[in-house]
Amino acid sequence: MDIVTAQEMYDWDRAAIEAAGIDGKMLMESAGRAVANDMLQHIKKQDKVIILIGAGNNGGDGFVIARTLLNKGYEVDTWQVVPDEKISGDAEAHKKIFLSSGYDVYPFTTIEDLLPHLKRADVVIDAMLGIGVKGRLREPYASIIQVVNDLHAFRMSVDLPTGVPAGEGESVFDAFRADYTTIIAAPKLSVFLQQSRPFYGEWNVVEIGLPVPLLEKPKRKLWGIDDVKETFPVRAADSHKGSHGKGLMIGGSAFMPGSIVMAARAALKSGLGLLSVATVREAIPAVSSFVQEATFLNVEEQEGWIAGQALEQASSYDGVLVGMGLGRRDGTEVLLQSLIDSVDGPLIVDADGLYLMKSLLPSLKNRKTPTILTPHPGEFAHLAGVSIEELLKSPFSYSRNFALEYGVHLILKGPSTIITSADGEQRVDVSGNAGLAKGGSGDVLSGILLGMVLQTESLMDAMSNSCVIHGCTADWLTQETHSETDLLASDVIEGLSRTFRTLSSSSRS
Ligand SMILES: NC(=O)C1=CN([C@@H]2O[C@H](COP(=O)(O)OP(=O)(O)OC[C@H]3O[C@@H](n4cnc5c(N)ncnc54)[C@H](OP(=O)(O)O)[C@@H]3O)[C@@H](O)[C@H]2O)[C@@H](O)CC1
Ligand SMILES: Nc1ncnc2c1ncn2[C@@H]1O[C@H](COP(=O)(O)OP(=O)(O)O)[C@@H](O)[C@H]1O
Ligand SMILES: [K+]
Repeated sequence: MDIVTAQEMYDWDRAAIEAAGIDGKMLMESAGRAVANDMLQHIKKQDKVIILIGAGNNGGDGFVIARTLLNKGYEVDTWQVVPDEKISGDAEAHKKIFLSSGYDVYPFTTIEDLLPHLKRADVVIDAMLGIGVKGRLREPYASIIQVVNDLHAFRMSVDLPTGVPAGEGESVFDAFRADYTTIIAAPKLSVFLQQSRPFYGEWNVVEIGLPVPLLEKPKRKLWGIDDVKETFPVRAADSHKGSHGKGLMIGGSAFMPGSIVMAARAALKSGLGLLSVATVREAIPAVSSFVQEATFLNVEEQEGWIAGQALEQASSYDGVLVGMGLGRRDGTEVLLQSLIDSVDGPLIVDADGLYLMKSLLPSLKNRKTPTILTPHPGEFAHLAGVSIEELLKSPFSYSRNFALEYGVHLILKGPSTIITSADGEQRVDVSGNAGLAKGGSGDVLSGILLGMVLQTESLMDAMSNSCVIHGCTADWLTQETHSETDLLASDVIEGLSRTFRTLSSSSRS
């Protein structure tokens, strides 16, 4: 499913009207009806519904929604929160149809006048402003929102909660706090941003009859388990271990052997054919007792940490993952630089490897094979030289600019994980839950990633599938056997069995 900016949505609107000849009023009719039918799943026949109508086309949708609900026998009061002269174009046409159908509109006068009505409502539908909002809310929207957000009524928004910007970059705004939002045609960027996500509540996207072949596709989409099912590699019956990738993992230390254990087990559970683990001698017995299937390379150490010499053998593997438990000692950059220069398959850099990568970024531009960086926001802010707050305001832009500048593939992790390819294409994964907000989750993800990257033809599919497999496994576990409190990263590794069983039974053959 595509993810759009406000401008891209307006371009789609124009394609529908100008290129396909769909009348604007017709589009508004089908949008309003689709939204009303979707919202009905949350409205009971005996509910008292208030719908708030604003000045633009979002308000126009509101007139269609109100008429649809009233025609079906629901009890709906329709309040227009702006003066008549503000209602124009298609919205005005639908207001006329609404009135001519025998329904009434209440004019907003003061907040004191509206308040008693709001207090009696079971459901409040916000059709005030949508993608056309600019800057901080003016009156009367600001006061209405302040009052409505304190009510006990169930709050629903049309397309986006009034006041929430459709795009990135703004972190300070007042907005309608919806329990549920019915999104028109495609989710907007703000659905996935830390500052705006909570205002949407639960959400769903409805189709409104746009002319699909004429719509310019944005280079940005939502990726979910159904996409994974369609792109998951088939394990050929006549394959051998070499067909499924020969991977090397470098990390761990006397103090952090667990991180490499988790990454290694996750990679093997993800179908990797052969795995070698390079770590300090002291950690090998502990790690190997948990990972019997791997072979081991002993690397030079200094006081229990990987010392950082170049690792000649790295070039003989199909792909290399480095970083978990590596430590942040001066000198370890030498190891990273040697990997950048010599690994001729994909090089995945995670955790401490990312911290050390900062001074080496320019040399990534010379790599002939893919580099994949998997930072959480703290690590990415460090790499990009911005504050975490600034980064989280505009994570799509920062990711894209960084990926293009250094020619790297980027997985920016979080509740909405943004995956960006070196040519700027983006995918978003929203699977997973707060049970993953624990040390070790990232190690499991990077293990899955090494496994998938070495077995999947398309690197973008491998990256996005890994994130969804990781998140969906956590979701299934917390729905069926665990809680978000007790879920451990190692439980997620065990849970992969269930996920992969589902995927291999549905994969193409
Ligand atoms: N494919 C599509 O595109 C389709 C779109 N559709 C629907 O249309 C919606 C977009 O409609 P839209 O463009 O009319 O914008 P919308 O959000 O209703 O508001 C514009 C009004 O807001 C006002 N205003 C702005 N900022 C403000 C502020 N801070 N404080 C106060 N007022 C402020 C602004 O006033 P102005 O600044 O111009 O005086 C103007 O009057 C979209 O979300 C979807 O629901 C569907 O019907 C069909 C297909
Ligand atoms: N609240 C959350 N909802 C969904 N996924 C989450 C949440 N918190 C963390 N995750 C996921 O868990 C992983 C955490 O990675 P990271 O921060 O590197 O952890 P660590 O380094 O501690 O192992 C990422 O895949 C991230 O997307
Ligand atoms: K709205």
